[in-house]
Amino acid sequence: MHSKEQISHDEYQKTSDWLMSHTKHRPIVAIICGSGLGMLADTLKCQDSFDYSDIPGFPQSTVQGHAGRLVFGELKGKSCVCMQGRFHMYEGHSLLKTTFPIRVFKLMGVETLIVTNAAGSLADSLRPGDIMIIKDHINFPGLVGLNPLCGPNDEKFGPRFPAMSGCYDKGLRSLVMELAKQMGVSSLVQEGVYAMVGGPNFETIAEAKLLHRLGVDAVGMSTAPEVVVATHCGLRVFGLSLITNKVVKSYEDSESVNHEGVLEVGRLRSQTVQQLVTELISRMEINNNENTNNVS
Ligand SMILES: O=P(O)(O)O[C@H]1O[C@H](CO)[C@@H](O)[C@H]1O
Ligand SMILES: Nc1nc2[nH]cnc2c(=O)[nH]1
Repeated sequence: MHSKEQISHDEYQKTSDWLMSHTKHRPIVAIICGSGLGMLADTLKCQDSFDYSDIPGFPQSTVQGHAGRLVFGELKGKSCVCMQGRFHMYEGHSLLKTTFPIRVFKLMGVETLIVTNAAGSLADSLRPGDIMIIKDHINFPGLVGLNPLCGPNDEKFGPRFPAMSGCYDKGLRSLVMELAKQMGVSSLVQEGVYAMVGGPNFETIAEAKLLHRLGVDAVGMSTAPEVVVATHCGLRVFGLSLITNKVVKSYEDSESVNHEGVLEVGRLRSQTVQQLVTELISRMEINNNENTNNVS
């Protein structure tokens, strides 16, 4: 990212302070809903919700299937905040704006980030409707310098050169595998590698073949920048992709993907994704049960 844009620590703090003064909740878990997965917020009890347009400093959602609302609430005794709608680079947001909420969450006292997305599968073993636990990612925009951490480093958030080798928490990944077994849905769930591409167009066949050869299991247009920023500031991360379509890899194949189809699979699998995320939040250990951030 070669833009001169910077967001000061104060700006993140102002948004965090505004939110903390408008809700009684003190979230320790943040959830980002992928395309068509906005219903993840429905399970939160005692909700306080805010349209992004009312939150100082927040960008706006422009994509169908991303409502643009921040919902606070309780889930299984844990205080959570849920983004019903994320920001994508292809919408024209800078990567700093795309990832703005993550640092706000950190300042609010969040410890764990759960990212979800809709993705196309490259792996033959992943069918539409399957759930892929993200074990690692390839951040294609990041590899060529489109990285939200480019620019001056704010040491208050994290180091100049953060490690990314363990960015998807191993303990949470095994916990969700175990939960999937207990829920009787383990045939739908497997681990894999997610790749972020810039979008907004879906892949050409040559691009799909390339991604497949590189070992990518599922591809989408989000998530990696959020995870990079979350890892930089010390959040624990769990990620899952709902496989909404197969990426066409053959010139003989006449199928093609569209966003409505992506949203439809989200609706069909919403309950299973919701149950897995609810159980994960219920069962995950947390470091600091007492989020004592003061209301300012
Ligand atoms: O990654 P999420 O936001 O779930 O959305 C995915 O679905 C959209 C394409 O249908 C793209 O935005 C892609 O990234
Ligand atoms: N790039 C990309 N993003 C997606 N999001 C949902 N499906 C897809 C896909 O096939 N490709």
